[in-house]
Amino acid sequence: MAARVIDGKAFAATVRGKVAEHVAQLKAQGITPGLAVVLVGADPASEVYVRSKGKQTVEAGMHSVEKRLPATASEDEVLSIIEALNGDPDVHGILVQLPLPGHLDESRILATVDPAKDVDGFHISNAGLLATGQKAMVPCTPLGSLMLLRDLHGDLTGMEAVVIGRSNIVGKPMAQLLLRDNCTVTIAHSRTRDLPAVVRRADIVVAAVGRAGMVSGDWLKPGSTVIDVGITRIPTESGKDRIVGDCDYASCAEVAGAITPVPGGVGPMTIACLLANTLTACCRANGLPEPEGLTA
Ligand SMILES: Nc1nc(=O)c2c([nH]1)NC[C@@H]1CN(c3ccc(C(=O)N[C@@H](CCC(=O)O)C(=O)O)cc3)C=[N+]21
Repeated sequence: MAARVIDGKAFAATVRGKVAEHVAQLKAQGITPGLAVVLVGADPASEVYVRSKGKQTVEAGMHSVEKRLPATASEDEVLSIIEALNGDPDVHGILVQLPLPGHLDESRILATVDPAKDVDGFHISNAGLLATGQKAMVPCTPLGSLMLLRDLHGDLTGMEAVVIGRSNIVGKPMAQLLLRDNCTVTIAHSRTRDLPAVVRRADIVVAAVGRAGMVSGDWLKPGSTVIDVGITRIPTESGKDRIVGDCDYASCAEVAGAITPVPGGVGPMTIACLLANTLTACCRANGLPEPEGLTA
């Protein structure tokens, strides 16, 4: 039987609608949530994301700030921009677009973002808060993936989840969130022995390795739910890139019970959750109750 296709694009639009409603209420009280995006260099893919982030921020009624620096910017220049944003009361969320040019120390830069404004959830104090079950800013891609899973399954208690990939921005926080929702969690990675056998145990598979089409349908337990976080750009003859996920969609969709497509799955949820996190940060900064259903 063919898998149900999880419509992340539609779900993301619903999330953005909820965010916009909350923002309208805040604005009636004289509070406008603000998001600042820092972009160093001119990576074409980053340009695309930053543009759509800015557009969706404004559409949600929020204040949008873009700070662009040349690829040659020094670490001190980047740090002083972040420090200025930390001190700006109109900015509730700060995102430093990754990847950064190689000469910059990514961990030092991410550590400079005020944890309360860290809407990416990349600061070590947010990672630590999440890992210890406390109130954190949660990375957007895992948060969006969790929202899709909760929408599909309701309670995730007792489910076997296999996260493929151990990055700090997706794999590890995803595993923490699934654990918090009472899944039995395995983190698999490039050194995992017999990966297909590990994946075959899973009720939930989250593929976040960045290897196009790696997960094939015969790795899956029939009826399982597949969340495909991968985005690999493949050049086509027309000159326009095509994006593909970490799962071989055709074969996975024959075996899975539900699957996120690429594009139109996790990607749009990532940006929707960035807006949700900015709203959450703004509510916390103003001592207001947090928006329901938009946090982990
Ligand atoms: N500090 C930081 N935070 C990020 O969250 C961050 C980042 N850096 N660097 C780059 C990655 C990538 N990323 C995506 C966001 C949306 C889509 C998205 O909306 N994708 C659409 C299609 C886009 C297309 O067609 O190119 C989709 O999957 O349907 C994809 C990828 C956020 N990132």
